[in-house]
Amino acid sequence: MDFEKLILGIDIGTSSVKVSLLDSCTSKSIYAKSVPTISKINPSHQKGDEQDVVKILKAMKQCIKSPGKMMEKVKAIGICGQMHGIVFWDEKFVHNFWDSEFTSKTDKFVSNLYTWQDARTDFQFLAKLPKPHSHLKAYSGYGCNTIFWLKENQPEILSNFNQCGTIQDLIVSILCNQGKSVMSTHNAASWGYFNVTDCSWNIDILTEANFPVHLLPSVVQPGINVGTLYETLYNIPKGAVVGVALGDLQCSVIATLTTMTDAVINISTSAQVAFIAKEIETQCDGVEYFPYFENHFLAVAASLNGGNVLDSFVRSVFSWVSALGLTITEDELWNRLLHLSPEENLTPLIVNPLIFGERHNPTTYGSLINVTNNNLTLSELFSGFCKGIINNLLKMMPREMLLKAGIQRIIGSGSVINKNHIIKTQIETCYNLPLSVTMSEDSAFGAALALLKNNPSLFN
Ligand SMILES: Nc1ncnc2c1ncn2[C@@H]1O[C@H](COP(=O)(O)OP(=O)(O)O)[C@@H](O)[C@H]1O
Ligand SMILES: O=C(CO)[C@@H](O)[C@H](O)[C@H](O)[C@H](O)COP(=O)(O)O
Repeated sequence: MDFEKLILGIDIGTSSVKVSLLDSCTSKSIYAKSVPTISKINPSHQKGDEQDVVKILKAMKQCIKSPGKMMEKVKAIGICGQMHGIVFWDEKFVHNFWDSEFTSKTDKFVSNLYTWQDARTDFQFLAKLPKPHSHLKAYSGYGCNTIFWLKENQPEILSNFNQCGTIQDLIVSILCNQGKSVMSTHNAASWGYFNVTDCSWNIDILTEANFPVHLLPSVVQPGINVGTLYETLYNIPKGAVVGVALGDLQCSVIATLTTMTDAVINISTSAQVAFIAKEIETQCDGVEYFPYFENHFLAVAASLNGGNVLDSFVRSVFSWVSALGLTITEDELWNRLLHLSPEENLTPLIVNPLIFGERHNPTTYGSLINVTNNNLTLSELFSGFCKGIINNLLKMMPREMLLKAGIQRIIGSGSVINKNHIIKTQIETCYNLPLSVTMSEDSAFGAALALLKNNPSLFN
């Protein structure tokens, strides 16, 4: 089939990069690909969580290389990715991307990515920080808090670089060969100390606390285009329009939601349940209102415990198997766990899977309840972790809250729901609402769709 005008959507996830190609005539996805980043590195702090930026960029290159000649039809690029995290760079890093391949010299011009899972700003540290002037609190793993910590503990990171942003903001800068960082309200709100109502950083509060405000990116509304592709890249023509980077959460919702009476549960490395709200309601623990599109908000319960919990469980089993002198590949192990017999339905075993704590309750971790002499089986443990992830989401955003907001259906998105039947069934059981499951590259598709919706004239 011959396509006239395509939009490339890119999602920089915590575990993988995904791309989607959207046909602007039909608004349908015609191509999708996902490449694992394998970018986790030993953090400089024991509670830290850092990723190698060059590895993420290499995974992205691999993803956008794969469609080949089809990319010649790309007119615009929409980008989204993991929120809250922060990376620092020097403008030379952006220009170097176009001049040469990555070298050890390139590495000096970019920091690691301090991700949303970074917990170095613990309870005691956060207690010392000023209160933000915003309806949103600032938690551990949020960009501004990470800057506060670095200023006190590793000030050289702040003096070595002159720009910062989320990883998706860096990618926009690179594609446009534009040194200065520009950010959308989606990502600014995810850093803390940002007032969504007047679209500004809490400059006074931050200055008073000796925060390096000169580093803060300028902020624009989602849907604004920040530049064009600097050079032809893997068949994508030079001059393709590049939109400001968006949050992966908002993109997973725009990709899948068809009416205001739908809610979305997205589970990939993390897990969230969200619905669109016209205004900010009184907030309860665990539910926050993040900016969406067109002055709307997303009411969201974002859990730090999603697919990462299952990943940790699989890694533990993998290490037990190796310790016993046996061998199995990780893929085979996943496959076996997902196909274990479901006799565990009547088990009294309850798994509380909060191994990463929660933002609203950071010092409480996971536990097992009702362990008996015959229920510590692999099947019961694995399905217990799966079910526990959904039970936790239900606690954070109860069914009654969805019903009160007029929600009639749940859309399930993210690779974990797609692959995991135990999780699918548990969503249906817990929320007792119809569940419709979509493709897993939905955030990448959403980034492309948002660009199409905001720029109809580009595609006439
Ligand atoms: N072989 C596998 N089979 C099923 N699920 C897997 C497998 N490998 C990883 N996963 C799950 O997928 C999650 C990562 O999903 P992914 O869509 O790549 O994340 P992200 O969007 O955050 O980058 C992991 O945390 C893990 O729970
Ligand atoms: O933490 C929140 C919102 O507060 C998440 O919803 C947000 O989407 C973050 O980007 C995710 O935690 C990372 O996304 P993913 O890699 O798990 O897909």
